[in-house]
Amino acid sequence: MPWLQLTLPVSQSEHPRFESALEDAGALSVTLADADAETPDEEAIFEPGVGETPLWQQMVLTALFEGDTDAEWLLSELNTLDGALDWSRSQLEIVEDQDWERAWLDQFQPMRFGQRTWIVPWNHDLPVEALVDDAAVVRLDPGLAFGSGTHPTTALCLQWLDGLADAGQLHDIDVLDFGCGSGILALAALKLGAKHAVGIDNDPQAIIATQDNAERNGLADHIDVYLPGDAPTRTYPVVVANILASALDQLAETISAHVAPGGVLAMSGILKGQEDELLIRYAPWFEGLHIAQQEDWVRISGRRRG
Ligand SMILES: C[S@@+](CC[C@H](N)C(=O)[O-])C[C@H]1O[C@@H](n2cnc3c(N)ncnc32)[C@H](O)[C@@H]1O
Repeated sequence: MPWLQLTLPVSQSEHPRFESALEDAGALSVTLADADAETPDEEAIFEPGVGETPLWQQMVLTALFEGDTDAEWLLSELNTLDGALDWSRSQLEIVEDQDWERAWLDQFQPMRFGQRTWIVPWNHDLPVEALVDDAAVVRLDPGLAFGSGTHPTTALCLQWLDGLADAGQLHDIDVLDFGCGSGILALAALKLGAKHAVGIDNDPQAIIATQDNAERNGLADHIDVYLPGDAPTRTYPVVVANILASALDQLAETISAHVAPGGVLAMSGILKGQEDELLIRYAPWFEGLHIAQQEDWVRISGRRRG
């Protein structure tokens, strides 16, 4: 079934009024995107907090209406509902129906990280190179959670895990994935030889996605997933935390307390320029802090003091 789609640039202060009028006019969905997505900054990334709406300074708003909605009628109705707003910048077009949440899956291709870690979409054939015995292959469907492997922060963490495995430091140990999203890092650690993984996330969609992906990979018995308040208080020899710099700052004591003495931690979700503050923040607990960068993103790793 086709839809009538309206797109329009809006500012942060105006957006609630536009959204309210569109909903009153019968919009079936209203979504927002950063108008300046080419410029990486912390606002332009990742997911909003649970229950929050992303509020960039300038946004592009997209509203979908039933396909038989008359475009002229709609504009007149919107002007009646809130005539003080400038509706003249609206672009209206008929778009064909598609599975909006799944459409991107077509673009999602198998990817290799480090020596032998592979992330392969669940609906994709294994590439020939991943058919070797020591390939660590995660079949993935991120669902509504973050973590497909396409983001540099995920890539940096996967490369780190792959390197740990190469150095024999993942074999038969327990791993914590703080901010597990789709479960991609925890599952990769298991495929690389870890014995057991714990995922923690404050988004219920991430808990579901991680459990689904664990099933998909035959690893459901090797992983436990918790909301933050429910997670066991214990330490791990390997901890990975790909969350925003601000959250890494706030959670420094909690995350550090989860790393066993002599254990290792990798953190990402850090934009270039944010690393110095975090290096200082984590220095009381960690030594040998090391930085790696991919595009505009940074990973910090280090060893917990004994
Ligand atoms: C950037 S995603 C990373 C997902 C996946 N680990 C990866 O590397 O692709 C960050 C995840 O951290 C979760 N998160 C953010 N703040 C958190 C917090 N304070 N406690 C637990 N999880 C949090 C988000 O819900 C999200 O799933």
